[in-house]
Amino acid sequence: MKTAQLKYIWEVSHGQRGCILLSCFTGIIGVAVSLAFIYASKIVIDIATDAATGSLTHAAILTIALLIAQLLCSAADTWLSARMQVEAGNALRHRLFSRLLQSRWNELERFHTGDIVNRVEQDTAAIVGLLTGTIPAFIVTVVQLLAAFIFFCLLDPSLPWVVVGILPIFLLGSRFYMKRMHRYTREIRQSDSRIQSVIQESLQHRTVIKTLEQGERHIDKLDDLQDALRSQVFGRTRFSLSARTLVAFAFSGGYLTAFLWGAARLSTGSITFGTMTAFLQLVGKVQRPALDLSRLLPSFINALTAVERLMELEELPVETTGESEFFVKTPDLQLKDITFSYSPGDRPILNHFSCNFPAGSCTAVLGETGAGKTTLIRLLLALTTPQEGSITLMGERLLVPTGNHNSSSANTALPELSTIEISPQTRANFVYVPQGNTLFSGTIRDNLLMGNPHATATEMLQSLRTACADFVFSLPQSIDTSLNEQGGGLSEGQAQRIAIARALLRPGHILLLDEATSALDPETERQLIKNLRKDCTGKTFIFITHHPAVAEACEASIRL
Ligand SMILES: Nc1ncnc2c1ncn2[C@@H]1O[C@H](COP(=O)(O)OP(=O)(O)OP(=O)(O)O)[C@@H](O)[C@H]1O
Repeated sequence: MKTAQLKYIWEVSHGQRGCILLSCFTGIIGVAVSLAFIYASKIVIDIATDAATGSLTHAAILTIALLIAQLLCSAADTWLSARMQVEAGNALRHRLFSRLLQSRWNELERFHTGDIVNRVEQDTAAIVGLLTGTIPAFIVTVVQLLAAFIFFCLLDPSLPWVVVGILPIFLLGSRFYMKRMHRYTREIRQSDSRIQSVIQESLQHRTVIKTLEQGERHIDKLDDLQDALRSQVFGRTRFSLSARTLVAFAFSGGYLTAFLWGAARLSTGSITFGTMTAFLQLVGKVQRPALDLSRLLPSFINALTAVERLMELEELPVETTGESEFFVKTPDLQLKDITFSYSPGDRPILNHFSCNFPAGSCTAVLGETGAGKTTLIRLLLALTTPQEGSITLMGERLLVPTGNHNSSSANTALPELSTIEISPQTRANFVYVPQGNTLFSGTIRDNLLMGNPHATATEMLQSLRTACADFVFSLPQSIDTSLNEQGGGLSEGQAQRIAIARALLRPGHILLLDEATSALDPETERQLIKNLRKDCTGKTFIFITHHPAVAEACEASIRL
């Protein structure tokens, strides 16, 4: 196992280490109690067979007390384990989810969302299982084995050395086993991710699949992937079962040897009947944990594979964080000599491109499809960075904490004249309406509040009016109407207008509208642009459009 993986496990165990220790502690107490139970039952038998003297009642009471203690330890362990599972799971998902949302926009594109969801769910569960189940169980089992071994030595010092003799063979075998199981597990987890990706993508695009009449093909695709998964799982199970059967066989042989050895010594009178019973119980105590260990190994390997997969996600570069750089008045926006391509060596989408968007201007960005209009917006929003050139904002700036641009905090900070480069911290200055349907499930109000969590009812009403989305008020539940995924329940044009209203609640002064009116009829589109110009005076508008009517409403245009 690599140090990085161990470090990761150590890191994610933060907050649970106390509980893990407590769980090990109750487990070890449980082992001690169970061994004491064996000893007490030996005394009971020895007294009953007159091999020893003493009170049979006292010995029996001690045995019952130890049995109750064993049950209490087991109950404590179950409670601790359930508590750790939910807490460790929540903490790990929180950590991953924040990391994913903070990662750079283009980095996450390398992964399919189905694969990401699969990792966040399944791999998290595997690591939680390691922390809350496998690690404590491993420690307790090892302690149990050691204790039973010492007890054995006390009863008869000759037999345990057989165990020491086979230990090197066992260690060598387990190394080979770990390597092979790790390969199997990684392949299985990849297949699992692929299956989730197909299901997720197919459900997301179910309308397309239906209309293209490709349902059967997608089901076949899933079946193929599932067949591959099945043969991988069968392969792993075959291998793991053979290894476990070998271990079980070795231990059954051990049990039989111990039994015959004990019987021989009992017949010569060198041990008592009580010692013989204790001896056999002890062999059972060694046999079970040894089999438990062989069962723990696959979950250990599963968790290690999960760690590798989650580390791949966590290693994604994150965006810079810091104080938000907010301009109180509309700033000038300037692009100077920008060259950008998505990957090094690819054809540049923008090549030595320069342009200005003065404060309060209204510009249409035109160009044939694939020309780079959306890319330009991504650069302005610092979702990606140009290889050459600079994008700057110039004007009166406020220094306020990230995400805190409501009017009260804006009033407390002092503005200063400055020119700054575009970065994730300058995003607060932009109001962006992306292409397509970008609504979330929830009510219309929930969607609007995403634009500004502090928006008042009047502000929401105003933004809906500006966006020509008054239709909301004629819905039976008005602004509290529930929407399905991606605004399901609304038409494309209605969803677009709510998305515009949501964006308008943002405090920024530069509006970026990426084909935001593409689904509207010409009359509504004209009215919406008119409203925007009237209600957002002094703001800068950048319309990305293929519609001549939008371009005509702008004072300037840029063709890419
Ligand atoms: N995430 C990406 N990774 C790699 N290349 C991309 C990515 N997004 C877009 N491209 C490429 O960049 C070019 C410009 O794409 P962009 O989306 O900016 O065009 P557009 O002008 O907005 O097109 P449209 O009018 O069709 O929306 C295209 O050739 C496209 O293949």
